[in-house]
Amino acid sequence: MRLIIRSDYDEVSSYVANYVKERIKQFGPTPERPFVLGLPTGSSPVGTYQKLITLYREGQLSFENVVTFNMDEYVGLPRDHPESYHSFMWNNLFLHIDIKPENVNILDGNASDLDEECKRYEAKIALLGGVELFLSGIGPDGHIAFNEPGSSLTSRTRVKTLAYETIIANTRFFDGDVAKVPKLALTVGVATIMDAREVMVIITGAHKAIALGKCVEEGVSHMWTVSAIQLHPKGIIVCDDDATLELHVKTVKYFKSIEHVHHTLIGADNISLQGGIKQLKSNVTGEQLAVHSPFE
Ligand SMILES: N[C@@H]1[C@@H](O)[C@H](O)[C@@H](COP(=O)(O)O)O[C@@H]1O
Repeated sequence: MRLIIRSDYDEVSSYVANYVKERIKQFGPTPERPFVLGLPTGSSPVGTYQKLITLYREGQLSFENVVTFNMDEYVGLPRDHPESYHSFMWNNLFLHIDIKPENVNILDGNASDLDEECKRYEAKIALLGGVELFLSGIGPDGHIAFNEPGSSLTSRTRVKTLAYETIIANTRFFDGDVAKVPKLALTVGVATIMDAREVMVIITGAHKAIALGKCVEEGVSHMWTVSAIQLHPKGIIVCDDDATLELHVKTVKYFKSIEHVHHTLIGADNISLQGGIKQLKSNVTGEQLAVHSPFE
């Protein structure tokens, strides 16, 4: 697993947006072979979405052959409610890029048969060959999508009862009135996310520091469902300095040093070379590095 640490939310957003851009460009999507992208809602990805919109407007990125699957949706909230995840995604991203509406997939929290809707969603992901890159945020209790503490790490898309803490946290979007907050949601499972060929989790802010610590320094646990990323062959967490508050100093230095070495090897930036790294550089070809990232 890689841990990328940036100084603040803005830098995290830039990193993630550029990463998404590079992955889509490397993939070279076509109508027959689209890039399948998993997407989250919440405040964590908003900056990333703004930067993706900028990249699109600058002509650096097209979503024409990108198919998206969102992580979750409230049950029973009208689709056009300002707080539905459907509204969130259209207002914050889809309305501002060249994605085809038929390529947007968001769970229908008003489906007459919710279990069937969840099965249909899983089947459609499979039909498209699986998700290439799943972006995610987390809740302060380490939940990923709406996989609250105690969720099975082998879970698939299903109906979930929201944890009381999540309901309270969401009152900020519903006039501070807990009665207005939906208590059920449809969500992709932990395993649905971990099936993606790559998973990138955005973790920012001091209120997520305990969850980041649990995820990076402790074992895989259903009580911190994001920790399942430890078992993923290509898992990347992108966090800001504030989120590292509960990490050991040596953990932060360790991950920063790995990134430093990697950047030096691939010549990705101008970080000054140390003797040992120079030596290493001379022994490794660019091709080897491209295939064997030291982070994985
Ligand atoms: N279902 C969403 C999650 O997918 C999201 O990660 C979380 C954190 O939101 P924020 O990024 O606003 O902290 O909120 C909700 O619970």
